[in-house]
Amino acid sequence: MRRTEGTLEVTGLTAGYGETRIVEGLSFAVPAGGRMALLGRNGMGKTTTLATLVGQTTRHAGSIRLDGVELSGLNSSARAAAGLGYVPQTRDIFRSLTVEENLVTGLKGRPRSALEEAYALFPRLKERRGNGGGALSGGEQQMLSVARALLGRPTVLLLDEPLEGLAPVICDQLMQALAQLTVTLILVEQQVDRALDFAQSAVILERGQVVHEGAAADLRDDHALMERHLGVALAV
Ligand SMILES: Nc1ncnc2c1ncn2[C@@H]1O[C@H](COP(=O)(O)OP(=O)(O)OP(=O)(O)O)[C@@H](O)[C@H]1O
Repeated sequence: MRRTEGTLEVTGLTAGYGETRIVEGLSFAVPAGGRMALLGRNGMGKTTTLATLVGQTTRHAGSIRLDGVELSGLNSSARAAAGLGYVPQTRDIFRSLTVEENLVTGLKGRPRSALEEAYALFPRLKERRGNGGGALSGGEQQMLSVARALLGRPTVLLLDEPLEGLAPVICDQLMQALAQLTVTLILVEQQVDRALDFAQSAVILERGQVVHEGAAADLRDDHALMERHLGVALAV
């Protein structure tokens, strides 16, 4: 079924930390239910871009529209209520709470029965429901962080390097679960091959500016472009 919610349009976005501008004039769009890979070498502004979308940086200019609604004047919680979900690089979980207690904090007023959605997506979390967040493996923490964000029923989910530090087999499991989702997704990822296999479109940032936007498959085939902006060339 084609989704009708979750169209994100970013235009001329300039933001940073206080007076320091890190991203400059960013423009890109993701259709409802689409998946975009946001790529770039270290320090190019990917995390800052996601943090700006959710209202955690200083915005100097530009517009962020979700289904035609302007978000840039709203605070972070209002943006979350409008449909933006965020899984930061730090994995946003409470280490002293159990898995289930962590999930409950993501319910945002929904009935407890909604927890079954999280357990259906990640059966491993059901097995570990009584364990403390701090006792989980890196992969389980990432699953918990994603599941908690999804319980808020976002229409757009922003994921910052979800595969970082995870074993290849766990990366496979996580990507398979993410591929089942119908929400709009923006994926920041250093594993360029996995990101381009997963996404339909790709944006490359260099020093806080968009230097390439196009179909993920086209970028995958353009070895010179990949080499120039990402320093990698993927196997054919
Ligand atoms: N809180 C902050 N205050 C000031 N500058 C910051 C802050 N966070 C990041 N920066 C700077 O912003 C620039 C972009 O960083 P950012 O984390 O957005 O890049 P990135 O592309 O996500 O990199 P990485 O792949 O290493 O996570 C860097 O020069 C960084 O030092």
